[in-house]
Amino acid sequence: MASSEEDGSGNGSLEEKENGKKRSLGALATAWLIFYNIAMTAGWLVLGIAMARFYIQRGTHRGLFRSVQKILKFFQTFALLEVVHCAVGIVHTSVLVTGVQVSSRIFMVWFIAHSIKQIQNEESVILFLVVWTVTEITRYSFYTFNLLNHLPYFIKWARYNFFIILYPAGVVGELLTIYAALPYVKKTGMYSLRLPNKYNVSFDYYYFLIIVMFSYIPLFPQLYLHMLRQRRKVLHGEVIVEKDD
Ligand SMILES: CCCCCCCCCCCCC[C@@H](O)CC(=O)SCCNC(=O)CCNC(=O)[C@H](O)C(C)(C)COP(=O)(O)OP(=O)(O)OC[C@H]1O[C@@H](n2cnc3c(N)ncnc32)[C@H](O)[C@@H]1OP(=O)(O)O
Repeated sequence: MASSEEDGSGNGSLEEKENGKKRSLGALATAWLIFYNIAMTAGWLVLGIAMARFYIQRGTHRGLFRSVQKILKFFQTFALLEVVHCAVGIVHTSVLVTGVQVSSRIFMVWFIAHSIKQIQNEESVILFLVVWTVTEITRYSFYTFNLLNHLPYFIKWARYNFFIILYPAGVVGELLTIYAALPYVKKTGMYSLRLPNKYNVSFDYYYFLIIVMFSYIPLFPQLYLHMLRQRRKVLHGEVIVEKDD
């Protein structure tokens, strides 16, 4: 298989810098990241296969979330380590960008899909599940092959092109799911705190969800633009100076 180094797309001096960066990462950190990325690729692959098998055997998406939720919860929660990787500096990317991405996913898994059983069979849940799965198989295999210095060009291409469609599709799936959850949250008053209470504070999960939905408007474009910048850097060799967090 052609690697990025072999496909002629590389730039000599840039490549030397990249190799230097990998060397300076340290053997232990590199070994850990290889293990982590292989485990995550395998986890999302298992999830993808489980979803495909479920759909082929049952011919419906109803019950799919319930059947794959354990694998999803485990591997999506494990992704919290990505924020740790950035914070300790073994991965050169923004803690803020990674934090927003990971926390929004954790929120969708635990505080929406897990907590509100009535929405688990919504088509929008399947939409974001499929989109996340394709994204993560591509992304983690990209990191793994990259760390091993044998990156097939089609994986690099997929990593920096699929998101153009998948990111908005995932956002649509997530927003429609939160929207579907609103009536249940309003009816049950779940996770809400009404006055009077001994803490003398009130919290309304229903309005919190509406705020979360609106927060996609400023936050999502920043993640998307970040990925477009990464795309220009990696696929077209543009040198981009990013501001620190
Ligand atoms: C509490 C309530 C919270 C509510 C919040 C509401 C927020 C709402 C807005 C959020 C919307 C999110 C929607 C989203 O969930 C929808 C989807 O995800 S749909 C699926 C499509 N998504 C994607 O394609 C994006 C996937 N995500 C990412 O790519 C990353 O998470 C992101 C942080 C966005 C970008 O990644 P990164 O900055 O790391 O870019 P690169 O991949 O190019 O990597 C940069 C360098 O870091 C090295 N790296 C990164 N991770 C690793 C790793 N695990 N192992 C090894 N190396 C790693 C990478 O190699 C690069 O290094 P270098 O530049 O040196 O080559």
